[in-house]
Amino acid sequence: MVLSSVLGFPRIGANREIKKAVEAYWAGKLTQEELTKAAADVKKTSWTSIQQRGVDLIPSGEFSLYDHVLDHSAAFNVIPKRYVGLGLSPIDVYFAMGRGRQADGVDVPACEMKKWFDSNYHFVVPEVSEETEFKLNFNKALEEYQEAKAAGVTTRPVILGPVSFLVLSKAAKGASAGFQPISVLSKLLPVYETLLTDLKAAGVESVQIDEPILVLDTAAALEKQYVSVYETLAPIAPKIVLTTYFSRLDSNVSFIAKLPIAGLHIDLDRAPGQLEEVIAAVKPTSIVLSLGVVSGRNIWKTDFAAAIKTGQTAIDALGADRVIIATSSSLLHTPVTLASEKKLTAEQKDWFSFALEKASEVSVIASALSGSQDAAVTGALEANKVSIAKRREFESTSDDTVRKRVASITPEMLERKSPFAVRKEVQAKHLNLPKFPTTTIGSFPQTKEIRQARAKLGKGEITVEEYDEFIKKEIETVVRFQERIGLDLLVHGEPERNDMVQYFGEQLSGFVFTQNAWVQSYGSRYVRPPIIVSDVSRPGPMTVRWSSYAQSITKKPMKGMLTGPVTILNWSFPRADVSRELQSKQLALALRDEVVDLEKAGINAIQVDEPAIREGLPLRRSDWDAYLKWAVDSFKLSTAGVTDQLQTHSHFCYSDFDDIFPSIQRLDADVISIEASKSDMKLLNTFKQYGYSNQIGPGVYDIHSPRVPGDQEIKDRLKSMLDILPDSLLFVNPDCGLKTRGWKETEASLVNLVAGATWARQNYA
Ligand SMILES: Nc1nc2c(c(=O)[nH]1)N[C@@H](CNc1ccc(C(=O)N[C@@H](CCC(=O)N[C@@H](CCC(=O)N[C@@H](CCC(=O)O)C(=O)O)C(=O)O)C(=O)O)cc1)CN2
Ligand code: MET
Ligand SMILES: [Zn+2]
Repeated sequence: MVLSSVLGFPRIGANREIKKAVEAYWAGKLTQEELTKAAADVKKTSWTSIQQRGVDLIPSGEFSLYDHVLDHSAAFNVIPKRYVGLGLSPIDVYFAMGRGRQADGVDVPACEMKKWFDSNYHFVVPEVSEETEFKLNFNKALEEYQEAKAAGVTTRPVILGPVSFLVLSKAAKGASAGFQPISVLSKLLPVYETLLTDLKAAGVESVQIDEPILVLDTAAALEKQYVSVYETLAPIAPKIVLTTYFSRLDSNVSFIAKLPIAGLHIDLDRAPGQLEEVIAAVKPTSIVLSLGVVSGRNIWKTDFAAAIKTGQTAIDALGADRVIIATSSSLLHTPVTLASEKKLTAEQKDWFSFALEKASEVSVIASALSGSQDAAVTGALEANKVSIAKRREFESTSDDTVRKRVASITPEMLERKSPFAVRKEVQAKHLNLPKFPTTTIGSFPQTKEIRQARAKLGKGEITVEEYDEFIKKEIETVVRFQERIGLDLLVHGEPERNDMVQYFGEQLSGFVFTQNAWVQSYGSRYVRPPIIVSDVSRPGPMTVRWSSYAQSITKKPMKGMLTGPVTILNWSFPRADVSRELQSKQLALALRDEVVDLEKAGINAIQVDEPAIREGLPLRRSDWDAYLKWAVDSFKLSTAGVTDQLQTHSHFCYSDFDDIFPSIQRLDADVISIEASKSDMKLLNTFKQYGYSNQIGPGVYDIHSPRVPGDQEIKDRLKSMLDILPDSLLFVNPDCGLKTRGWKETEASLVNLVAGATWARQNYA
C-alpha cells in the first residue's frame, strides 16, 4: 500500500493564535503556562485535522514558538555564553537568543538570522566552537510525539539532522581561527544517539531526519561524515527517513543510497527531473522512496493525474510498499487553510490548495495509487480533473500588450545614460547632501493605530478619504521627526503599506491577494504573499501621490520607495505555468513606469529594494548564471529609465554577498544599503577586495531587535567601516526598515545614528 505523508505544518494556527500568544507573552500579558497551553491547542488542532484528512505519516516536533533551528540549539545546549547567567528562565533565554533582550539591566543582542535556503523564512544561526558542551537539555521530538499520542494521533517525529545542523551553524566568538562547526560532529553525535534511543524506547516507529543540505553542491564533500553519522544512528534509532528538499540530489545520491536508512525523501516539485536517477540508485536497496509531489512552497492545486503518473513510475520500479506520496517540503511555507478566504471568487478558490487542502491531496493521491475505489477518492480525482482543466484554460489567455513589451526590451533600456562617476557629480550638486549622508531604509514604525486604521478601512468603518487623511498625517509626523533629529535624505515612512510586497501586489494587474493566508517569515513576523495568476501590468501610479505629498511638505530631499521586481516575485506565490524570468521582466516594466513617474513628479532619489535577490539564487551553482542574468537585468530595467541627476538606491538586508558580488556591482545602483551590523567587518572587506565602486551604506545597527544601540557603539562601527571604505562613498543608515520597531527605540537609535554621522564629519573632514 502507498502511504501518504506531510513533512511539516504551519505553526501560526488558523487564526494567528501563536503569533498573538507569543507577542502577548513578550508583552507580559500572558504567562508561560498560558503560552504553552496556546501552543498545545494549535498543535492538537493541526495533528487531528491532518489525521482527519487521511494522512498516514503525520509530523510532530517541528512546531516552534520562534524557529525550529533555534529549538535544536536550545535542546542541544548550543547557547552562546552571552545568554547564560543572566537570571533568565529557559524560555526567556530562548527568546533572548531569537530577538535580543533589553530590560531590567539585561542587554543582549539577538543571534544572527539567516535565510532558510531559498525561502523567505529565517532561521536563527547556531553558534558553535570547540568549547560547546553539547548535551540534551530536553527531547522536544519525544515530548511532542507523546503529546500527540495523548491526543489520539500517532505521529512521525521530525528532527534536523546533525550534519545539516552543523553546516548551518557558524563559528562562535572565541572559536579558533578557521574553526569549522562540522569539525565537532563527533561531539554532537552522542546527543542525537540519546535523542533517538529515547524515541525508539517510546515506541516511535519511524523518524523524519531532515538533511536539506544534501541538495547543495557542498554536501558532496561530506560523504564521510554522512556515512559515519548514519552508521552510528541507524542501529539505535527508529526507522530513519532521510529527508531532502528544495532542490536535487544530483551526484550525492550515489552515497546517499548506500546509507543505512529506511527511507529517502526527494523534492519532485522543485526538482522533478531527478526521479529516474534516484529510482535507479535506490532500486537495489530496500530504501522506501518518499515522493514530494505536492508543493510545500506554492499554493497551486496539485494536478492529480500528473502526480499519479509520477507515483506509478516509482511503483513500477520499486513496488507499492516502497513508495510514499508526500508534500515536497514542510508546509511551513504555505498558509493554513483556504477555508479562511472569504473574498476570493469561486473560480480563484478552485485554483489553490493551502496546507490543510494539501494534506487531503497527498492522501487522495496515495489512495488512488493504492487502487482505492472509494467514492470519496474517485470523486476527488474527478473534481481535480475539472479544476485543472479550467485552470489550464485560464492560463492559455495572455495580455498581448505586456507580452509584446517584454519581447521588445532592448539592451539600451538596461543602462543609465552616464557612468556612475559622472552621475555622482551631477547628483551631488542636485541633492546637495553633506558628507556621510544619513538616511533610513524606508519604513517607520507600523503602529497599532496605523494597522487599525487600515483594518477599519477594510471593514468599511472609515471612508477612503478618512483613511487617506490619516495616512497624510502619519507622513507628516514622520517627515517632521526626521527634520527634527537632523536626517539628511528623508523617507515618507511607508505608513500606507501593509507589506512591501503585498502592497504592490494589490495594485498591479495579474495578482490575487488573500485575507488570512499568513506565512511565517521569522519569529512572530508573518507575511501574506500575493499570488501571481496572470500577466502583470500597472494600471496606474502606485506610490507617486504619497511620495510627492511627502516631498511637498519639506525642503529636504525625499527618497521615493519601491520594491524591486525580483523581490516582488520571490515574496509572492509565482505562477507555475510560465518562467520566473518572464514574471520578473513584466514586474520590471511596471516598476520602470513607476520610477519614471516619480521622477516626473519631482522626486530626486528613488530606492528600489531588492532584499530577496540573494535568496532567489538557485541552490545549485550550475543554475546561478542564468538566474543572475535575468535578475540583474530586471533590476536595471526597472531603474534605468531616469536622468543622471536621479539618485537610485537599492537595499539588501542580508550579508551573504560573497557569491553574488559581481552581480551587485552590475546593478549599478548609485547607492546601496546592506545589512552589516550583525556580521563583522569581513563583509566590508569583501566589498573592498572586489573594488566596489558605487556608494554604500552598511547598516550601523540591527533593527530586528528592540535594543537601542549606544552612540559609542555606532561611532565604533563607523570607525571600523571607515578603516575599510573610502569616506566619499559612505552613507549612514540602519540595517533595514523600522516598521517592526516602536517609536521609542526608533527615536533613541536614530538620534544616536545622527550623532555618529556628525562625529564622523568632524573626524574625517
Ligand atoms: N513580504 C516580506 N518579506 C520580508 C520582509 C517584508 O517586509 N515583507 N522583510 C524581511 C523580514 N521579514 C518580515 C516579515 C514580516 C514583517 C511584518 O511586520 N509583518 C507583520 C504583518 C504586516 C502586515 O501585513 N500588516 C497588515 C495587517 C496587520 C494586522 O495584523 N492587522 C490586524 C488589525 C489591526 C490591529 O488591530 O492591530 C488584523 O488583521 O487582525 C497591515 O498593516 O495592514 C506582522 O507579522 O505583524 C516584517 C518583516 C524579509 N522578508
Ligand atoms: C526587508 S527590506 C525593507 C525595505 C523597506 N523599504 C522598509 O524599510 O521597510
Ligand atoms: Zn531590509
